[in-house]
Order: sequence, then C-alpha cells, then structure tokens
Amino acid sequence: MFDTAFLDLPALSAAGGEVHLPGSKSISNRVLLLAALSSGSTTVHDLLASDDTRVMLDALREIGCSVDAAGGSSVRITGLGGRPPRSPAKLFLGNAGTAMRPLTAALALLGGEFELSGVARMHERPIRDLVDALRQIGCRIDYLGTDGYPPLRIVQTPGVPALTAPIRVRGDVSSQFLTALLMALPLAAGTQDIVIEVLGELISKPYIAITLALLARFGIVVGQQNWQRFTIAAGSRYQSPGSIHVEADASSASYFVALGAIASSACEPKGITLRGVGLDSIQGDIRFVDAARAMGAVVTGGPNWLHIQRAAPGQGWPLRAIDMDCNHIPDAAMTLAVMALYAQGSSTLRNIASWRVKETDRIAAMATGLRRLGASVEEGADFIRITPPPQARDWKAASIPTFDDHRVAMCFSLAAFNPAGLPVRIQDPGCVAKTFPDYFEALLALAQAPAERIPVICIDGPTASGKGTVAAALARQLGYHFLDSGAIYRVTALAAVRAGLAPDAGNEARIAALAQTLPVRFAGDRVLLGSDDVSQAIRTEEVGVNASRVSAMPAVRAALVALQHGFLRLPGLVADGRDMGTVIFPQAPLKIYLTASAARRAERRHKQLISKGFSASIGDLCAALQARDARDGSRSVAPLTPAQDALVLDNSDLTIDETVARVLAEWQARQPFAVSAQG
Ligand SMILES: Nc1ncnc2c1ncn2[C@@H]1O[C@H](COP(=O)(O)OP(=O)(O)O)[C@@H](O)[C@H]1O
Ligand SMILES: Nc1ccn([C@H]2C[C@H](O)[C@@H](COP(=O)(O)OP(=O)(O)O)O2)c(=O)n1
Repeated sequence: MFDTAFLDLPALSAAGGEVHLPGSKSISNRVLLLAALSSGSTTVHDLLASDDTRVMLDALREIGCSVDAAGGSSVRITGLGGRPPRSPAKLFLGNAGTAMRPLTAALALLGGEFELSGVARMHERPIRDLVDALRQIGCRIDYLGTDGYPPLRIVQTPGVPALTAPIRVRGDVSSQFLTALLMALPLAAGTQDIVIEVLGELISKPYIAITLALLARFGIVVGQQNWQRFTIAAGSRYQSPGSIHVEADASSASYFVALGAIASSACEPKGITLRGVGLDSIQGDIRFVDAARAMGAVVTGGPNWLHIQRAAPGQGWPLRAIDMDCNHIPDAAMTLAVMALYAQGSSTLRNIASWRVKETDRIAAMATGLRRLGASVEEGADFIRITPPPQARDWKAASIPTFDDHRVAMCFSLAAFNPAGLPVRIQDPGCVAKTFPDYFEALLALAQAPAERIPVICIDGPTASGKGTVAAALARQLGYHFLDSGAIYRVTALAAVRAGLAPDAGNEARIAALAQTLPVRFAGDRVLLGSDDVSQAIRTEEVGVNASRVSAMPAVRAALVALQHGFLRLPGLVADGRDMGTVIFPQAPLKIYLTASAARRAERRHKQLISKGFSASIGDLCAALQARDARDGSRSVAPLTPAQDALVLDNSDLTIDETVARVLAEWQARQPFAVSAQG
C-alpha cells in the first residue's frame, strides 16, 4: 500500500493484462454466515482478507463451526446445520457492522447465551431498530452499555418462536437491519411462513438484492413485494451450495473497466481482463458496464470475468460524451466523471445528489480535481457536467486533493493517461485502504510508460556519504522503488569468492559470466543470493573492498547493466551508487552527488559497523575508505565522479533528515505541479 503523503503517477501510455480483484467485504461476510448456518461444508473462494472478515471467522469458530484454510484465499466452513451453537460465548467483532448485525439476529434465533462487543466506535453505531424487531418475536436481548448500541447480551432459550404476525423493521435508516433479519429468519421458517414488513421507504435496495441473491444460492427463496413485504416460505432450509465464489466489489471493478476503455494496448494480450466479477454479478454497480459501453468501451464477459478493450479510432475512441441518470450506480458513476475527460463533448451525470453526503462532498471533490486538470465543470445540487480540455496542450499537471475519499483517489489515477503526457499527483493515496489497499499496485502492474518517462533520482557518491540511507528514505517518501547498486557489486564479489574466484584481473571473464546470471533478489530489506539470505554477509568491510575490486572490471560492469535497468519500474526509482547518473541512468531528471569529508565518513562507517557487531578502528577505516575512493575514482570505466549535471551536496554538517529534506526540495522544485498554489 502507498501510505506516502502523495503519489506522483508519471504519464502512462498504455495498459494491458489481467487483474484479480479482491472479494467484496459485505459479500464475504454474508457468505460466511450463510455457510455457518447451513448443513454441510462450504468452500468459500476469493474471500477478502480483512479485519472485518477475520472477526467473523473468529466468531464462527467460537460458536462451534469448523473453519479450515483451503488454500490461497479459500476457506472451508462446516455449518451448524441445525446443531445448537456453542454457548455461552463472548464474541469480539471489532468494527465490523457486517458481522455485528447479522450475528445478533442469527444468535437470537438459534438460542444460547452470548455477549457481542466491538471496538469503541462499534459501540457508537446504532442497533436499536434490529433489536426492537427481534424483541417483537420474543428474543431476549439486553444492552450492556448505552441503550440502543452494542455491546449486547443475548439470553435466549433454544427453540423456534411462533410467529403469528409479520415482523416489522425500519428500512429508511439502514438496509443492514433488514439484511440481518432476512439471513436469520429462515431459521424460524421450519413449519411457518415468515413475513417481514418494512416500515418507511426502503433505502439501498441493491444491497437487499445482493442478500436475496445469496440466500437463493443457499437454498432460501424469498418472495418480495414492492420492496415492502418479504416472505420466507414454511419449510425453508439452508443448504450449502458446496462451493461459492465471493464476487469482487463491482464499484472497484469500475476503475479497471475505465482503464480498459481509455488505455491503448501496446502489446498482446490486448485489453484488460478482470477476474472476480462478471456480467452475471449480483451487484447493482455492475450496470456501470452499460454506461462504459455507451461511452465506447468494448466489454465482453462471462461468469466471474470481464474483458475490456479500447474501441477502434472513430468507433468509440475518443469516447462518446453521455448524458445519464446515475441514480442506480452512485458509487461507480464517479468513474464516468473521469472517463468524460477522454470524451468528445460535454458529459452530464444526473440524479447524483447522494454524492454530496458520502465520505466527502463528492460532486465538489470531483469538480475540484477535474478543473485542476484543465476541464470545464458545471455543478448543481444533483448533477455534474464535464467538458474536457479542448486540446492536448490545454491539460494541466495537477496535484489532486482526495478528501480522505478512496473513490476520489482511485478515479483520478486514470487522468495519468492524458494526451499531454503530464504526470498526475494523487494526494494521500493511502485513503484507498478503505476498500482496496493495493489499488495503485494493481493499476501500476497493468500500466505501461516509456522508460524515459519513468522518473529516476540518482544518488552517487563515495563510501559512507550516506547515499544508501538517503536514497532509501527518499524512495519511502515518494513510494518509489529503490536500487542499491552497491549491494549488487557486493553480492557479485561474495558470489565470486564463494565460487573460488579471487577478485583479480585474471578472473574477470569468469566473474563477469557469473554476474551475467547472478540470482540476486531484493525482498524488502533483505538481499538474497539464490535462496541464501546474504543481507549481513555482504556488509563486511572485506566484501566492500572486494566489491570495489570487481567493480573495476569492465566486463563485470557491462554484465550488470541490464540487471540494474530492470529496477526502473513504475511509479519511479531512487538509485544509489557510483555511476547511476553518469552511466546507468544518464537521462535522470535529478542527480545528486553526495559527499562528506573523509573523517566524517570514517566516523559514520565506524558507528555503523560497531552497531552491526563488527569491530573496526576509525584510523584503519579512514585509510581504507580513502584507498577505496582512489580506486573507485581512478578506474578506467565508470569512475566515481559527479555527472556534469549533478548537484554536489556535501553533508558533512547535515543530519540525515536535513540531507533528505534538501534532496526532496530539489525534486519538488523540478515537478510541474503548482504545489503551493494548489495545496
Ligand atoms: N548526514 C548524515 N549524518 C550523520 N550520519 C549519517 C548521515 N548520513 C548517513 N549517516 C550514517 O552513516 C552511515 C553510512 O551511511 P550509508 O547510507 O550506508 O552510506 P553509503 O551508502 O554512502 O555508503 C549510516 O550508518 C548512516 O546512518
Ligand atoms: N554503482 C556502483 C555501486 C557500487 N560500486 C562499487 C564501488 C564500491 O566500492 C562497491 C560497494 O558499493 P557500496 O555502495 O555498497 O559501498 P559503500 O556502502 O558506499 O561503501 O561497489 C560501483 O562501482 N558502482
């Protein structure tokens, strides 16, 4: 996940490939509970791994269901199937409303003694409408804290209550209470019809439609009249479907549908394939596909998959402008607002008043970002009209505020395909964690950009100037990849010595051959040589000196070029070494030559070695590093020297943080975003 202050997306040119979307949270928890209430075992595939599903799984174990890992993101649940739940039990449900509400209803009907609690925020989330509905049918539920809110105690004698009158529940505040009743009341439908009546106009009907569709998969058919009266027929029984796939969130899919519609495919296979949600989706937001098609997207699909391709020029590319009532797809429709940037003419999205009261005022948020990109935007209480920048040159490099709204952040990532080749800055990219923590990783795995557009910051300099420390900190702050090229030379030296090859000129060809296929991998902070973790072994002074020797061999340097170029990946790279700016990435827009006095560097290296448990004397270190500087600086190929366009930064009297701040300021100054004006 990118938890940086901002994420700069370079201009993207194409996209293609396959993405498996994570399972929907609310479908995951519905399916888990239904599996737990059924007879038989259910293998649940594509379950979302999240806090909310974890607490549900723990609760199900606690009440006596068996939960077994079934490989990857699958679990096997063996349901109660008419057995009483294990009781008494205390269930901690975190902040998962999708666990608290349905479990309350189900346990109140199953009978036993239970305490249901959660985090402090959960104890501020109302549950009275559900408790009132359950009390109507004789369930005993007490509030353990504030009236109307969890924590709750359920003390219910087992046995099905006789239900003579319809059960009434309010539907105008939240549809989750109705979902909870619909999932629990089949437990009472053995010998009697169950009728639920909704008081008030039912909101969020598409979510009830999801509940009904899932109940049907578990053998429960619910009759429904006008979304006001629901009937569960006598004799209804939960029956496991054996296996079930959790659909991905259809509104999360909208970003990738849009991606396929606007991005060309540079190579085969063409287009974007989405796995996890398909044309037969039970989610209302799947209707986004129709809107995307109306704009020109070429979408095919089947159960659990979609394939999206950009239309041929003139046949849907550039996209067609639309004028659409978006009431049925409120969340996914935000994506249309960004697709409108790639349309010919003005697009109007209507009946979207609910955008104003979501995570943020989404009409205002979208208007702000779109205007910053150069679009003309008109907004009203319940509509937005977007006219794209007339020409490529009218686009602007924008820093987009995201207002702590995951959907705003995901939407504007798509502006990186702009025809002007401008980068886009997404502020607070971590806000996508709400529904799709790895959204940007998934996008960047599909997106392509020419190598010359992928930003690189080079930090070269002599030993112990702080290059590695500063480069790693910068990479972290910018969300960029990090290349520690010195580590590659160190691993080469270690591998050579282990293979019995002394780092002498006579062994150059053999060491170069070894370097050509060097199985080096970086995994977070660890450096692996094959499967051997060499992170510690390569940090000794002896390996450093040997690295300096092998690095003076032209054939070895040539052999390692492709490996180093391979680190240049989206969204950008910070590279640390000796020749990053002079040889490996001469096109880099920022090159820093970091240096410090020999005495300072010897002190730093001394401290570093002591802290890692190696013994060393400052005097020896100072002499050694001066010798190394001399060798690195005088070798025939790629000698250590500042690139012509490098900024020389002597940090003898700077702290690490000050050095990082200096480099970051240089980087920011080179960006096209008017940061101070735009915030
Ligand atoms: N500006 C600085 N002031 C003080 N210590 C620093 C500074 N920069 C780096 N160091 C310390 O010096 C040591 C060497 O830094 P390192 O990043 O390994 O250097 P290099 O990669 O240039 O060889 C580290 O322990 C680091 O914490
Ligand atoms: N891009 C690079 C990186 C390192 N080298 C060589 C020169 C250095 O003495 C060794 C070890 O590099 P490393 O950056 O790990 O060394 P220091 O941590 O600066 O002591 O590799 C190089 O020639 N070119």
